[in-house]
Amino acid sequence: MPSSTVNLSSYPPLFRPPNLTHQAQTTSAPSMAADPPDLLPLVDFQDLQPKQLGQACRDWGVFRLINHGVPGTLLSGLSEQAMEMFNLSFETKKDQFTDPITYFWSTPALTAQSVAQSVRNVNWVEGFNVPLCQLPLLQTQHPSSFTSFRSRLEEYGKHMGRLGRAMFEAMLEDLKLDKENYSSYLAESTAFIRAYRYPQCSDATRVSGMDAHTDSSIMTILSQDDVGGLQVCRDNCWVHVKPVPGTLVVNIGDMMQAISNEEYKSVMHRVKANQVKERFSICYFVFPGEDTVIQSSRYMPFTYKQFQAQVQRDVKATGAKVGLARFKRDCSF
Ligand SMILES: O=C(O)CCC(=O)C(=O)O
Ligand SMILES: [Fe+2]
Repeated sequence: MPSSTVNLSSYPPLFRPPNLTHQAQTTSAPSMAADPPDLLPLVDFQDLQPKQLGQACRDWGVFRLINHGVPGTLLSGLSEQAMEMFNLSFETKKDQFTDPITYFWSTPALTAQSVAQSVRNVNWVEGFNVPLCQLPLLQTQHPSSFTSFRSRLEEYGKHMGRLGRAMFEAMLEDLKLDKENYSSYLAESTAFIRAYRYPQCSDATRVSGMDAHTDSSIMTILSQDDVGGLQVCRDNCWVHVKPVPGTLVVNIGDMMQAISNEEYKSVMHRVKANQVKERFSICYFVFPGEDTVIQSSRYMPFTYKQFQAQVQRDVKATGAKVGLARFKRDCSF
């Protein structure tokens, strides 16, 4: 990847401190060979074994996926195009991407004003949110570079759907849950993609790229560049998820923790801000149908719609997601 100059007009104003080094280092990270490997479990998609997959979901709630069949050209093409979109001016992104593809920066749930008032809560990230089922309907009111971005996103979304479905079925098999009854828990129509840029940050020790959280999804499939910064929580320690070219990282979300009756772990994770490099990642999230009732012995029956509404209420009231704890049968709230 060539070295490039940061286009400051593409950064949200809050991310443009005067002391920011204008030369972003987007050259390759130092060789990974000298670094100790992380211990993230490895899952081979071409040899998907429900038991082994289940073990990774129980022990870690996250694993690295290899032999996934997503063409390398699609992965690199999509990330190059995402970089181009992020390089549009902040004003263009803000004004032209409203619905259904939305542009956001920092924490989507917070308004720009509340973000400005509490800089400590700022997530040093901007993103495009892409609901996959609405992609084909999209008119071309967007910049022309968007057209090929859109078609690559559609292709990528199909691959993610294929991977998500197959892994979900293998998880059901591992959990000994009936495929007929549970297959509707995964609703591909709910899936969305988020493309992220984590701008370089001159004060990377004071802010987060993304604060520690669990995902609300059934599962999340992540493609990250070579910069690094993603960390997952394991036995109360943060483990750095090393970027490994050509692989994907899959993590279990809250809905799968509930569906599995807490056998699988919705893993806590975060992204560190980086002082000298921008980082790009692309995340696919998939959920149960809004009105599908999730039944399990540890949680009260609930729908994803109810869960999401509760998350919104909690974030508004306290600034943080409470999540599944709200729906435990022995909930103390
Ligand atoms: O960018 C990443 O590596 C992770 C993003 C993430 O955790 C999220 O979108 O929920
Ligand atoms: Fe996440």
